[in-house]
Amino acid sequence: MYLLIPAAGSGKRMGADQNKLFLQVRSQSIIAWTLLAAQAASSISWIGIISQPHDWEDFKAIMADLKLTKPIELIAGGSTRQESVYNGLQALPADAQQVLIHDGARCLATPDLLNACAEAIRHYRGLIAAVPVKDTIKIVDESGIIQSTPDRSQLWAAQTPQGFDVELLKQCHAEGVRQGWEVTDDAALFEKCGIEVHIVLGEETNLKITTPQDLAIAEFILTNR
Ligand SMILES: Nc1ccn([C@@H]2O[C@H](COP(=O)(O)OP(=O)(O)OP(=O)(O)O)[C@@H](O)[C@H]2O)c(=O)n1
Ligand SMILES: C[C@](O)(CO)[C@H](O)COP(=O)(O)O
Repeated sequence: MYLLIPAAGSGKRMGADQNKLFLQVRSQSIIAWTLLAAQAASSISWIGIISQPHDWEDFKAIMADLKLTKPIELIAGGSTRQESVYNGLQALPADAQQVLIHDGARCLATPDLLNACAEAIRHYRGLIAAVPVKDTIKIVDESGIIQSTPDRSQLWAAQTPQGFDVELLKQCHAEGVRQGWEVTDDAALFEKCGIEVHIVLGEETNLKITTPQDLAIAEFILTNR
């Protein structure tokens, strides 16, 4: 299975002065943890790291340090996650029929979850890892007044890995560019194009490292794993 890792963000919400994926959790960078999971997942045979060229020397140093044995390529990222994945899709080897996309910032996803998604995408055209929402969610207007309370039984929190038929995902991204759609994950492009996306049960611990608090939680999870 081909794996694309979007890793070209700037980490504004983390407030760091570098790509947050180079921040350390338990003596390894965030991206190192993500790459170790990809290395350990038996289904993954090729890895593309989508990243900003000014970060490439740092990525190469981390890759060398980890002694990864799988083929791995650096691909130039864009100014949004959506653009980065678009670039990643263009850089996939010509024989890639299916792809998993997994955020570099979701460094706690287990090899088992990557393998489960790789297996499931053999049966579907699109899927995402997701977990049922535990909180009661409110729809709130601009003045801070609650408008409604959606039925929680239908709410799932989207994670990555997300898996797709490559040709269909390329078409959905191209349609997104034509229509000017701005989305935060690839499943949303499938949804907008009217193509089914299935759920694979994700992992409660598969958080995205977004804010400094997430670093502390990740440290706790890895220490107790
Ligand atoms: N132009 C971008 C923006 C984001 N990403 C990647 O998409 C994943 C999820 O994005 P997010 O957590 O929002 O990362 P950042 O964009 O770095 O953070 P922020 O939104 O706080 O700036 C991350 O692995 C990030 O590196 C990317 O490849 N290209
Ligand atoms: C793709 C994603 O990880 C699914 O949860 C997420 O959408 C990434 O972007 P976000 O803007 O940080 O939600």
